[in-house]
Amino acid sequence: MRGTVIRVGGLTKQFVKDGVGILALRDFDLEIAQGSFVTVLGRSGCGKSTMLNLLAGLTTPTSGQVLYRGEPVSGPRTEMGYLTQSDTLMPWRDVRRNVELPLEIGGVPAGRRRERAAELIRRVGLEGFERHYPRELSGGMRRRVSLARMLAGGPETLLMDEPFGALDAQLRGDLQAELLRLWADSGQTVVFVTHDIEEALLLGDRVVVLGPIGRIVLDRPIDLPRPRDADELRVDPGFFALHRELTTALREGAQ
Ligand SMILES: Nc1ncnc2c1ncn2[C@@H]1O[C@H](COP(=O)(O)OP(=O)(O)OP(=O)(O)O)[C@@H](O)[C@H]1O
Repeated sequence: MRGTVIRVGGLTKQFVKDGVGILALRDFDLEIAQGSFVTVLGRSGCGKSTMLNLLAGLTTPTSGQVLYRGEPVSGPRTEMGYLTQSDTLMPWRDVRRNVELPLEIGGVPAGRRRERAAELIRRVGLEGFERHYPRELSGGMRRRVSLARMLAGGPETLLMDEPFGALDAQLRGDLQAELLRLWADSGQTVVFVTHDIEEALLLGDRVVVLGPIGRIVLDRPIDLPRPRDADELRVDPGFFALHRELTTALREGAQ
């Protein structure tokens, strides 16, 4: 049996804005098994990003705790890579040097760094843009640089917040396939937030559906065979049934 890598208990987060409390997450519990690919599905505003920020140690919970391999998370950890919704690329570094950043911090020698960055830049489809600065790229291209940069650090756990939401359908499909290829060989644990049912089913081996303030409406395995091909999946009766179940869960969860 696979061990638990992340354990969340009684997690609550309340923000205060102009003296008014905003409850973003209430009494949230979750366990993530090592090596699993968990997709978290929920409508806008239900607390998905807040939950990821708490897992990543970027926000402090109002109550409850996050354990990573049994240790309380009190700040960012190098074992966890986080692809946030907002752009965190360094504007003064070109694509290659942005991707190399985690390797530089890790003390990887220049030659090896360059090789690794070049491979990842190719994998995210940005070959030829190595010398471009973030301001010279489209929003979708910047997302892909951020993805490559996160992968460069080789974190054992990946937290991803709607990483492909802003991309066109073709590119999104290419990157989903690439992510699955990378994950399959890596043993990495992935927590992937999305509001797209099809994406949740294509990628995950477990889906957690959230309603308002992070209430878990459904938590079930996705027992579709791998490797998964998006075109084949769309005509699979198992996919159909799951799609319907998740649609219902999202609808009921919203009430
Ligand atoms: N820094 C903050 N200050 C005040 N309220 C916040 C803050 N961050 C989030 N919230 C509130 O918490 C709730 C949950 O927000 P969150 O960003 O976690 O949702 P989400 O499910 O990720 O949404 P989306 O899919 O649109 O990104 C919202 O009501 C939001 O307004």
